[in-house]
Amino acid sequence: MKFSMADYQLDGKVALITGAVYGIGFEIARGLSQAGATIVFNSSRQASVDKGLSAYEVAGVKAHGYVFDVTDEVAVQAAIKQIETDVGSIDILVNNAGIIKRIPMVDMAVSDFRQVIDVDLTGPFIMSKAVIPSMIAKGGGKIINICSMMSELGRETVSAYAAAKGGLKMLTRNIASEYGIYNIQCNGIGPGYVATPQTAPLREDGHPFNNFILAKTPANRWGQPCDLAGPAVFLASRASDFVNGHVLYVDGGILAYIGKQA
Ligand SMILES: NC(=O)c1ccc[n+]([C@@H]2O[C@H](COP(=O)([O-])OP(=O)(O)OC[C@H]3O[C@@H](n4cnc5c(N)ncnc54)[C@H](O)[C@@H]3O)[C@@H](O)[C@H]2O)c1
Ligand SMILES: O=C(O)[C@H](O)[C@@H](O)[C@H](O)[C@H](O)CO
Repeated sequence: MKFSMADYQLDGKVALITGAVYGIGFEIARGLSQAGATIVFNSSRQASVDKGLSAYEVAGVKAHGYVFDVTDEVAVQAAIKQIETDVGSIDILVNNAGIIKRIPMVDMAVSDFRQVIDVDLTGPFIMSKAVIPSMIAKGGGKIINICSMMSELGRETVSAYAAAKGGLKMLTRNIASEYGIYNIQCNGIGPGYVATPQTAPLREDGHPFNNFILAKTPANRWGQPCDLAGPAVFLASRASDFVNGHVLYVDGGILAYIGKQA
């Protein structure tokens, strides 16, 4: 076996990226598409799937959109069957759909905590469970879980999100451990602080968090959604066939940096 640049190509592969209507998921989908993959995405509402379909059309990407909620196992199983019939069985799953609730832990309702765990951790479990059997049947597959700085670090107000994303890192390692034997690679991408609607409240003009994050990031900038595309193509491709159970942090250096004295 010899390395070839063709190992990065995804021609003939079907990639499902959850929640990829905009933001990180959309740019990952665009990257996978440029590498040759056929793009499938979902959202929980028809209006947002329609919005995604228009955005892909404008971007020149042919994409197939489906309405289902990643937390609803019955709906997920039905949608995966439908996608297999319409487009083909899934070679690459990117568990991107996620939510955050920034609430001090002692003020957080258990129902809010559970909702974040449900979408950010149980959702990837349900999705992965739905695609792994066909990946085994066809001899392999790639699962990429979108983790977070909060897979490693905590901060005030994000207890549920940190618990979910820390759990997602371990789900990643467990899928790698349990299904690596079937040539399934499951890895994570841990984005740093990226300019998307999810972080819009933190980037408002004059928000102290904005300067805090710039100072914490050796690259001295917010990440852009397209910063995640190259790493996703790598982890979706044959070039990463011996990389399994890893979380690739794409954070401008945050996790490497102790910080500067004031
Ligand atoms: N923006 C950041 O700085 C950052 C950093 C690290 C990790 N992340 C993670 O990256 C992923 C994408 O983040 P983003 O910033 O682009 O987020 P976003 O909020 O901009 O987009 C998330 C997407 O998930 C969809 N979604 C939410 N719940 C869903 C459900 N139950 N079923 C189906 N779809 C659902 C939303 O409709 C939306 O399209 C998330 O998992 C997020 O936690 C984001
Ligand atoms: O409130 C927060 O601290 C942020 O929203 C983070 O959680 C990021 O979105 C991201 O996940 C970091 O990697």
